[in-house]
Amino acid sequence: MAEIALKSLAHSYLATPGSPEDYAIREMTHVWQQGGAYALLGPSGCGKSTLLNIISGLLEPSSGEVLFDGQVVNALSPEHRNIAQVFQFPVVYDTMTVYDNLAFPLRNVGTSEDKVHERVLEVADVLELTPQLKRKAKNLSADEKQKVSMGRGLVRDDVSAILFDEPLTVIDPQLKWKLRRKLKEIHQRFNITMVYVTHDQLEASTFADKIAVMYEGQVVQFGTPRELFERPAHTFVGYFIGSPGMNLFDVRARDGEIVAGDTIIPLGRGIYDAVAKASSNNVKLGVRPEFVEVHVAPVEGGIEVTVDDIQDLGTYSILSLHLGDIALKARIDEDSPTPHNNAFIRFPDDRIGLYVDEFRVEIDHE
Ligand SMILES: Nc1ncnc2c1ncn2[C@@H]1O[C@H](COP(=O)(O)OP(=O)(O)OP(=O)(O)O)[C@@H](O)[C@H]1O
Repeated sequence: MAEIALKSLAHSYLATPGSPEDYAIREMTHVWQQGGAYALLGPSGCGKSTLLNIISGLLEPSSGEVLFDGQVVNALSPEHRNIAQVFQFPVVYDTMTVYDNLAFPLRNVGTSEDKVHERVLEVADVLELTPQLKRKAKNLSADEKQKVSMGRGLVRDDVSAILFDEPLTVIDPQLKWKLRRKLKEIHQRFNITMVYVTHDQLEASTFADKIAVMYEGQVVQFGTPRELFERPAHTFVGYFIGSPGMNLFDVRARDGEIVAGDTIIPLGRGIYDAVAKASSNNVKLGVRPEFVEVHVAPVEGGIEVTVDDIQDLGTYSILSLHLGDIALKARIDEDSPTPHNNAFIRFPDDRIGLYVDEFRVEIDHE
């Protein structure tokens, strides 16, 4: 088991990279602590698999260092890094039984048969594979094969870390939820550093204590699911986390007021000052649909908006609103009054995020 540190790491698949866009991993320094359950979350193409393959040693980074417990491992082969990796699609030996598939990684490192037996039974039990132990892997369903594949990753308790690359892609939705809980249980039981790659926020937050959100080859935020929701450090995190994502719109300071398009947004002095002194023209306010206050009648400080659509989702509704040219979403509980053609909204100061050049800027609320 190990702490995994990435020091000034960068990677480009091009021979002579020039601009930042040429890098699949832009220079980053990041630490995965020993024993943590982490997710690496981001959209397709943001660099998740590249990063995982650099950690496991399948790929050599263009620059920077990978350290396990403080030791540089760049020169070590994947076998010598002692990392278990579970891929998107099952990696099993079809002609072997499930038992022998699970035993393989242990026998490979010369584990005694007593210990092999004990671990295989333990892992089979957790993954509910005991009834299949004697079956040949080729006779299993896709779900079962992937469970065997995961079991092969979990069977050794002496690995530095286990890396999961979208391991539940081929798994039936019903079983997905159950397996995520299982993985969490296994993590708690064995205390192994686990990094779980996914593009699915639900998958990330049910598995991980802390999530690294990746965007264009960078980790733009590393935090708990709650931190990502309440204080997104980057507009991408605001947009990507939450359903629907955060409302983000351009604002500027004009004659002592904050304006969005031509509409004055009534907010506190602290936010105005921060907008007025922003070092760029790229200034956005961010507010989650959950925190938009919706009124059916005029209220002090309320901004009139048009209501385009109401999506009734049972215990809550999502409103699609228009403030001038700006499209917004708001979430209201089932027992709140539902507006019709128009509504009056307010943004609570303490729920507003200010983003300059896409990164969050702290506001001094007075
Ligand atoms: N072998 C390769 N050669 C050249 N470019 C590559 C190679 N592998 C990945 N890339 C590029 O590097 C970037 C990051 O890809 P990567 O596969 O790491 O992203 P990802 O977040 O894992 O995406 P996905 O979820 O689709 O696998 C992408 O622009 C991709 O096209």
